Amino acid sequence: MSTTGNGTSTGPAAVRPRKYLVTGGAGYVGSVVAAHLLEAGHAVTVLDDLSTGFRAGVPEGAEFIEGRIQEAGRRLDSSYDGVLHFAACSQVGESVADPDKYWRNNVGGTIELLGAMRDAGVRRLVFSSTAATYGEPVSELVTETDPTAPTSPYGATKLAVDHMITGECRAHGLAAASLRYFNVAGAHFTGTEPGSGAAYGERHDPESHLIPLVLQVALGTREAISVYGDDYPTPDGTCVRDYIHVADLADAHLLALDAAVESEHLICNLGNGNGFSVREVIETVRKVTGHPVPEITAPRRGGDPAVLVASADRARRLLGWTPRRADLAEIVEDAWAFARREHGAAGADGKQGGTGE
Ligand SMILES: NC(=O)c1ccc[n+]([C@@H]2O[C@H](COP(=O)([O-])OP(=O)(O)OC[C@H]3O[C@@H](n4cnc5c(N)ncnc54)[C@H](O)[C@@H]3O)[C@@H](O)[C@H]2O)c1
Ligand SMILES: O=c1ccn([C@@H]2O[C@H](COP(=O)(O)OP(=O)(O)O[C@H]3O[C@H](CO)[C@@H](O)[C@H](O)[C@H]3O)[C@@H](O)[C@H]2O)c(=O)[nH]1
Repeated sequence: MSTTGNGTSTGPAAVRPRKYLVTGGAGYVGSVVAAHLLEAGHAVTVLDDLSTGFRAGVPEGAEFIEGRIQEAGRRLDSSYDGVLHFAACSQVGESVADPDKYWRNNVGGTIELLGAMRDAGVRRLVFSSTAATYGEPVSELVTETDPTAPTSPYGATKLAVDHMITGECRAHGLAAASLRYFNVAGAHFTGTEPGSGAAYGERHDPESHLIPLVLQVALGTREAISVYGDDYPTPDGTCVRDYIHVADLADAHLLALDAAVESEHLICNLGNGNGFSVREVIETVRKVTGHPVPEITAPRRGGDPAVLVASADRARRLLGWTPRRADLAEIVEDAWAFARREHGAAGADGKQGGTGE
């Protein structure tokens, strides 16, 4: 909805339908953003090798190409208006054990993708960067000008790609935005009622993220949640993170596509600026699900900073972004609705997947 200077609404702004390539669009965040692009009237092609994604996660209405970003040269042509690049290996622990896999896929794959975009004359890019590029934070609220000192190969590969994109913008006029997500959670439903319509959410296998793991306890598929360390210098001793609803994240991607300017690389944090401890998250899951959720205190997990909370002032200012689902309970409610639908679907046909429609 656009608004005139005196605050009078002038109705929805006319949006020219565009055509986008979404790499990694069968995965969690990519599928939600692809669904938002389709809902906004754009044409979407998903390029995904299904290494961690699911065919059923690709939204209806999107063209699907099963393939690797390393072969993007065979897929891209000048009919595309831009690329949203989610495809990556993204497990911090795995990256420590197998860094080579991360450099090859995340950096090697993106070199090929950037070359393919240049050859095809596709000059607009939005890239999934991460809070992991910062490493141990030096500020209470992390800003984009803070030092970047990743503590894992995963974060290092994402930072390397950010640097590559900056070079591509300067040398070849690419218009690009890197969005540094903090902790993504929640799910997106296409229906008009809460939790209705097609559903796009998190189903990593194996799952490593806190909220879906706690929800597995509430579903009865996991006995207890391990709390990785309760001796951190935080109010309750457990790590504090900034949880952002995946649908708010998707809104920022659509805004970033429009905000990107030729030859410039915009880098923006995406978070709510509110920190919640691991124990606060577990307590919220108890309230939302009504399940007692037993917890076990476990040793610290290597590489976890005590506190990681975003300043997203830049995204608010430069993208005009306003998160609309900042309440942790609302984020957990949507993740819970998705988890129950997935669990029901898996129970019914014995396998995971599907949009749960
Ligand atoms: N989920 C989070 O909390 C989070 C936080 C910060 C950044 N990110 C970044 O956001 C992006 C999406 O994360 P996600 O949680 O949706 O992960 P995901 O694993 O669900 O999705 C990644 C997708 O990329 C595909 N893929 C991987 N390598 C590919 C290749 N070479 N060619 C084609 N497809 C390939 C996978 O099959 C998968 O569908 C990633 O780049 C990740 O690093 C995620
Ligand atoms: O079973 C579990 C799982 C997690 N945690 C803790 O919960 C917090 C959140 O962990 P997790 O959900 O795994 O997210 P992060 O490790 O914070 O990493 C996510 O958020 C980062 C940005 O903040 C991104 O860079 C990463 O890609 C993304 O995985 C951390 O303190 C973990 O130690 C537990 O205590 N028990």
